[in-house]
Amino acid sequence: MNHAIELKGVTKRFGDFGAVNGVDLAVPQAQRCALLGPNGAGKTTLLNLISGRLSLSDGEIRLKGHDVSRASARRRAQLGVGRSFQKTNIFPQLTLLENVRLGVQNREGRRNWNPWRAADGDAALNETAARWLRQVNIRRSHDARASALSYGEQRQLELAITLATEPQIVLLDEPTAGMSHSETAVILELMAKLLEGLTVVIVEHDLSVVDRIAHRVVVMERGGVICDGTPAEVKADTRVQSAYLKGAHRA
Ligand SMILES: Nc1ncnc2c1ncn2[C@@H]1O[C@H](COP(=O)(O)OP(=O)(O)OP(=O)(O)O)[C@@H](O)[C@H]1O
Repeated sequence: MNHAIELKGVTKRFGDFGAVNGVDLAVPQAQRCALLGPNGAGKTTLLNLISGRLSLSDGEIRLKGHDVSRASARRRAQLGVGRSFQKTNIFPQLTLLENVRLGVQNREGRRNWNPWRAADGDAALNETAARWLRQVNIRRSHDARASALSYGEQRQLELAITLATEPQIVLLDEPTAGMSHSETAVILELMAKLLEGLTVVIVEHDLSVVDRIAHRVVVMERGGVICDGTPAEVKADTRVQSAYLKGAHRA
């Protein structure tokens, strides 16, 4: 069986320092997998290796059965990888619609969009972008600048941009970081609905988010995997309790 994501001996060294050390991980299609672990465990580095933002020092990465170990981030996006970042990654000076259009255009580019249909394409592009804005429930004029949004709304916008690329594999880096309790509740409901059926790897410190979103939890420490199981199994694991849960905090 081809897994959506398959990592074998995945290793990233920065100089002499091993940030990720020989990680093996297979994520079946449509599974939502949370990466947990203390600061510096290697979670973001692992996401960057999967997306192609960082190159491997050693090991192999397959996406939907394709060996992408040395493939560019662009090639991986073509295979359906979409990602969001730890720090909000929107264009503050552009309108909400323009921001999401970038995601839609990215998807169209992958599908060999025909520039000769640009006029029609433009209206369709706007309609698709507007649909994604409605999906993430941002109750603002689509012509408002992104900079006018609250922090929570900016993260909703970022989710819309990511999902507008229609990814099959979604990599999310702390989507609720810095959010208030009520903002977290909003994005959580959205994610539970919009990530249905997609393969997801999500770095998340907040256990309530993990419980709501993840089928599976992989705990990392010092670049390696120390526990892998359902959220209940992982919470009951004594190694996880001493390595992580005692010191767990929001980044
Ligand atoms: N470009 C880099 N150059 C050198 N060291 C790096 C680089 N990127 C990450 N590291 C180091 O690799 C280790 C893992 O970092 P990473 O950001 O992946 O951890 P993390 O588990 O995501 O932590 P956090 O929860 O704080 O985001 C850290 O010690 C970090 O300082």
